[in-house]
Amino acid sequence: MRVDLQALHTRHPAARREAPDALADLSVQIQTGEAVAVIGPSGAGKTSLLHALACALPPTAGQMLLDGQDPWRLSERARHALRGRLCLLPQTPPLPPRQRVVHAVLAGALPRWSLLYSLASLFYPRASDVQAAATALAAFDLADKLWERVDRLSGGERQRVGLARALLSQGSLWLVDEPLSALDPTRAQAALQLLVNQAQARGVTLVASLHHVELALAAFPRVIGLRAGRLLFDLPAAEVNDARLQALYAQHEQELHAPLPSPEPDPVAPVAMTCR
Ligand SMILES: Nc1ncnc2c1ncn2[C@@H]1O[C@H](COP(=O)(O)OP(=O)(O)OP(=O)(O)O)[C@@H](O)[C@H]1O
Repeated sequence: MRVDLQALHTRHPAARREAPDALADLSVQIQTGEAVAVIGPSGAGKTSLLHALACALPPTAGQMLLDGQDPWRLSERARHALRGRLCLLPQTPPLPPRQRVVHAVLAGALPRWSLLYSLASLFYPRASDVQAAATALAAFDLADKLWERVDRLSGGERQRVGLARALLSQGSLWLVDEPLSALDPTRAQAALQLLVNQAQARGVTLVASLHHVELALAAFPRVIGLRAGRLLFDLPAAEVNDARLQALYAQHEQELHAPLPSPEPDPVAPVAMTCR
């Protein structure tokens, strides 16, 4: 999917009147099949950009075109159909705790399934769908968790289940919000590279917000730097030098060098207590 932002402004409905726009005067073009990382300090507007692209946050000025169409000029029905071509992966995947992992992953296919098929799949999932979920999980090193309950996974495992959903979706624009916050460094790098490779192989446009700058520069060919809702740079990763990063993270230097979390802890095992 092709993305064209023209002097886009947006703000959150609940924002205080005096608060600045979450995104201001943002002009960016992304071609079909491109992979772009969005970096910037906390509050820069990374999540707001993903929500704007997901048609969840309307522009207050300027314009957004997806494959040449302005979603906000479409009928409700046509906009809904367009949303079905988008895959938004939030930082904390909304996974019902008692759900089985297989169903959590198959949720990635819901936009292309009928209501009846979706309901039937909850009770009698087709062998081919289960196989597709298993393949997606295996790609994220979670093959053995297919029938596990979501609340028995570690935070990092849950985050990888959320990412595996993308592989089931037939969306042509993947919007991934900080996919690495609960992953240890080795898994973070592998998961990110997998997303980039899969998006490229499918001709999907990928936009990912990332806190970890080094990983963003290593995995993505193009990097956008946002600060206070405005575009500070939009460059090939090789041209994002120290000076640009210092300017982007001025007064937020600790975020520039933030380490990834230590290895994922195992889910807490139930504690057996005995009373005498
Ligand atoms: N639900 C909301 N209601 C009101 N204002 C919001 C809301 N969400 C974000 N904002 C404001 O929009 C601006 C951009 O926030 P956003 O969450 O997009 O930044 P971010 O770069 O993703 O930050 P982080 O790295 O901390 O996740 C901030 O000023 C923030 O306070």
